[in-house]
Amino acid sequence: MISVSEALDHVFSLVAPLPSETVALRDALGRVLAAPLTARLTQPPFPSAAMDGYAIAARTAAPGATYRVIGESAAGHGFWEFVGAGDGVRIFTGAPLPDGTDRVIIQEDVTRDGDRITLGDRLDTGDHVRAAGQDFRQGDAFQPRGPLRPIDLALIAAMGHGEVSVTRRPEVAIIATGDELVAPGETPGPDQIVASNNLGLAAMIDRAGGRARLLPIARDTTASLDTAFDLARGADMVVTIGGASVGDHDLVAQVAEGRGMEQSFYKVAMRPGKPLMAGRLDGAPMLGLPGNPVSALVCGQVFVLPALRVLMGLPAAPAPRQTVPLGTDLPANGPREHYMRASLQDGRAHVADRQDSALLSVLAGADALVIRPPDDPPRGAGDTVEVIAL
Ligand SMILES: Nc1nc2c(c(=O)[nH]1)N[C@H]1C(S)=C(S)[C@@H](COP(=O)(O)OP(=O)(O)OC[C@H]3O[C@@H](n4cnc5c(N)ncnc54)[C@H](O)[C@@H]3O)O[C@H]1N2
Ligand code: MOO
Repeated sequence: MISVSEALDHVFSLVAPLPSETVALRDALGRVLAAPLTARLTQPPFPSAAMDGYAIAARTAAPGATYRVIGESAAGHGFWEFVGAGDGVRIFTGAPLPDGTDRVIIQEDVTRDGDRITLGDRLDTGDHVRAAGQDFRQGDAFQPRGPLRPIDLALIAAMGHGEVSVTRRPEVAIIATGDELVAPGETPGPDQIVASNNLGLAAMIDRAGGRARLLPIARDTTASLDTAFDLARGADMVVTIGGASVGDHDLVAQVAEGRGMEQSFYKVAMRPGKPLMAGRLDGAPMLGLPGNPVSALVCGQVFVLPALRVLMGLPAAPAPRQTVPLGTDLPANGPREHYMRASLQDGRAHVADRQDSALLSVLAGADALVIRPPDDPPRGAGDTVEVIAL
């Protein structure tokens, strides 16, 4: 059995960023820029007022100074004449500063009488002017570190782009396998259960920026698995769930190999998730996850999402981890890296009592996975551990 980090390296060697496509900025949320963007515009494009008041020449400003108001500059309606030393212009926030002016006196510090204004006694020192290009200049590069966030989209729009080149959204085919499974909403027979982790995995993929192709449940027969693999063709990654272990009905690896799958590993020293398999099938990376609900969803966090991020154009990196103190004592760990379901309360990780990989209710009650390295000695409350936030 290989370690989790060796397995992840193998998975990363199966995936590469997808080609790019151009999309409207409105559709670019969560996508990854294919290349750094360059600002087409300068912001602000002109020196502009940061406050409502009167624009004057700064060198003339003094308590009691008077000016003739010769016009108005509002946002979207500039005043384009030169303003001489004894003159001022009524100005509003966002409006261009007229030529000849370089300071805004806020209206609270001004007394107006007809077209005359007089400055008050206590002027602040601020010029209340936003310099041209103080936010960004034409030609400035912008390369966000992760998928585009709403605030990134706002900046890209301001930079003058209506569309962007992003990595194509990865499509991930998901095949749940098992004669015992029925679709959500169906009534299970006496020896059946509802297929759940495939739905959870699809949602995980969609939320992370991929598009899950959730295929019909495959039965534990070669013919049914073959049909499922046919339906998975063209996907950017294929993920199977279940049928990964050593039982007589665990046929996934056998059928995939019959179709030419090149296996890169089978079995990882992790808990849950031991019978994980990876390889390349029909030119696409394939991950075979164990069927136990928690095993499949933990493998989703630890392997599927990091692989998806590479397809999306992000760097190859394990699931992000944080270090937090334990809220509970833990016995020594066994030889497999253990991903324990825990809840974060008061900044501490409280590990659930029951860690059976079939317990979806425990997983859904958790908001973190505490990572125990192989053969980790006993740990006490207050010791720090690494966690993956769910
Ligand atoms: N003799 C051995 N038995 C098992 C071993 C082993 O090493 N030797 N490994 C165990 C481990 S660890 C795991 S994990 C499981 C994984 O087995 P499979 O991947 O073959 O999974 P299945 O047998 O198909 O299913 C396991 C369990 O999960 C339920 N399941 C399956 N798919 C779904 C789904 N889409 N939604 C909800 N639940 C699902 C299934 O009904 C079973 O209860 O093998 C151990 N056995
Ligand atoms: O390792 Mo299995 O993945 O016990 O649930």
